[in-house]
Amino acid sequence: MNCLSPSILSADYGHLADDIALVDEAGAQYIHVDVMDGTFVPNITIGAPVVRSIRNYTDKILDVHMMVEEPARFVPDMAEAGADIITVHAEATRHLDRTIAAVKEQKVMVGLALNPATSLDVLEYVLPQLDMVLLMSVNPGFGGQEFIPYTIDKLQQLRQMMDRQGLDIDIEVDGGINLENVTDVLNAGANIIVAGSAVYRGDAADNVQRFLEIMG
Ligand SMILES: O=C(CO)[C@@H](O)[C@H](O)COP(=O)(O)O
Ligand SMILES: [Fe+2]
Repeated sequence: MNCLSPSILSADYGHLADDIALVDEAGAQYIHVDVMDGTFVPNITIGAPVVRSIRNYTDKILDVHMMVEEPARFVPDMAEAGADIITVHAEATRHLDRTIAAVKEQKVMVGLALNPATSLDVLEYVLPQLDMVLLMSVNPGFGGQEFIPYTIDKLQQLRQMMDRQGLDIDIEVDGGINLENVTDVLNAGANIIVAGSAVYRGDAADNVQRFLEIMG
């Protein structure tokens, strides 16, 4: 199933509950929360206290993207705050297997994110343990950047890798996705689409409906 995960990075943090309600009521299945620590990425956003508050305003899947060094330190807190999926970056941890285990121990879904230039090779041994792979289609840290075109090849290669292993794991793509390029991203093998500026720039409810129409 194709799902839309609007990124609240592009929402108005001063009116977060309202901005989440807009996309929730318009039919988005997930809410994407970008957690940034100012070290792994050159930007700082929010952490577990805000996730805990958001949890009171939506029943949608809280899709937490941890752009944080050694994310295992924050996993229990984030799970307790109400995250449904916790996605960690392969580049941010020295002990990837241990970090994945730390997420699974919390009985939440586990995602593994790869930066644009990170090889799919890192997935070889851990793929069967994952609920989702997130391919970054921009360098993480900011909303509103241009989609990196080589992500399309990478997506196709990831789908082939899953087929070879007999796996059907969710593939999320994050960064620079809009109403014009979303079809290419879906055709290449993604089924969860993150969109921040393309949702919150203008009429968010209308933008969600347009995405959902295209995504089928
Ligand atoms: O993780 C990130 C950025 O690091 C994203 O989730 C952005 O929030 C996506 O924003 P757009 O590229 O869709 O504007
Ligand atoms: Fe993200």
